[in-house]
Amino acid sequence: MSYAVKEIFLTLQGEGAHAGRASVFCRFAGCNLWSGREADRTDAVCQFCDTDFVGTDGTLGGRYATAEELARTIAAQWQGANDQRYVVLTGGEPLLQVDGPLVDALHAAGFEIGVETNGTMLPPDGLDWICVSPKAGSELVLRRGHELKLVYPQAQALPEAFEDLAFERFSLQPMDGPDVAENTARAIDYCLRHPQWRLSVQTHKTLGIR
Ligand SMILES: C[S@@+](CC[C@H](N)C(=O)[O-])C[C@H]1O[C@@H](n2cnc3c(N)ncnc32)[C@H](O)[C@@H]1O
Ligand SMILES: Nc1nc2[nH]cc(C(=O)O)c2c(=O)[nH]1
Ligand code: SF4
Ligand SMILES: [Mg+2]
Repeated sequence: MSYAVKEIFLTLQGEGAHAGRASVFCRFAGCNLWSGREADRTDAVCQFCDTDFVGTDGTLGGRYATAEELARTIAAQWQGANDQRYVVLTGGEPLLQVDGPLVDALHAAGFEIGVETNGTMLPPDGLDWICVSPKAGSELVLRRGHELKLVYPQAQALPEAFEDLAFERFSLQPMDGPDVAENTARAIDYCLRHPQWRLSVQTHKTLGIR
């Protein structure tokens, strides 16, 4: 199948357990929890999204006909040693498009593969770091993985609902937006009282990188 990609860029992973790690980001177009149009935001399941994932008009965006072609473009962005290649598949919702052939092509190109997903669908086999970020009002289908990264607060998605799931790492990420300062203070307080959870700040935003 072909892949609709919004943008591809080299940056530091800004969030979660791998924050600070050099990564090629591949942002897929489209999401199942929001159309991406501002006019639809208040009717969407996921209403706090900070990302433009509509269309294929970003850096190196486009429709990639094959997994090999997409993997080649991702590999061309990497600037480090070949044995440290790391790619983060995100979106939009990457699991709408990520499939076995893409996993194989990225592994063949020497990449360790991370994915950022809303957890509403099951992934193909072979992903190396699965970060699930549950959204209130959606069904959490993917209930195991490496990292559970909860945007906080969400009134209908309390941390307690996820604390017993089979993840290695539990991250609490303050919801960006008009209340980010208050949300950050509340997340800090929660992590202090519940050390299973680690604070994840969106470092790329304060650093001014993508
Ligand atoms: C844009 S999403 C794309 C991947 C996937 N659709 C998902 O939701 O996990 C990437 C990450 O940003 C987080 N995120 C989105 N909007 C945010 C916001 N306003 N504040 C904090 N994190 C946010 C998501 O929860 C997810 O962990
Ligand atoms: N630097 C950087 N780190 C990120 N971690 C998750 C992101 C995402 O949008 O999925 C993201 C992003 O957009 N930029
Ligand atoms: S699920 Fe992810 S990409 Fe989709 S609207 Fe929510 S945060 Fe944005
Ligand atoms: Mg982002």
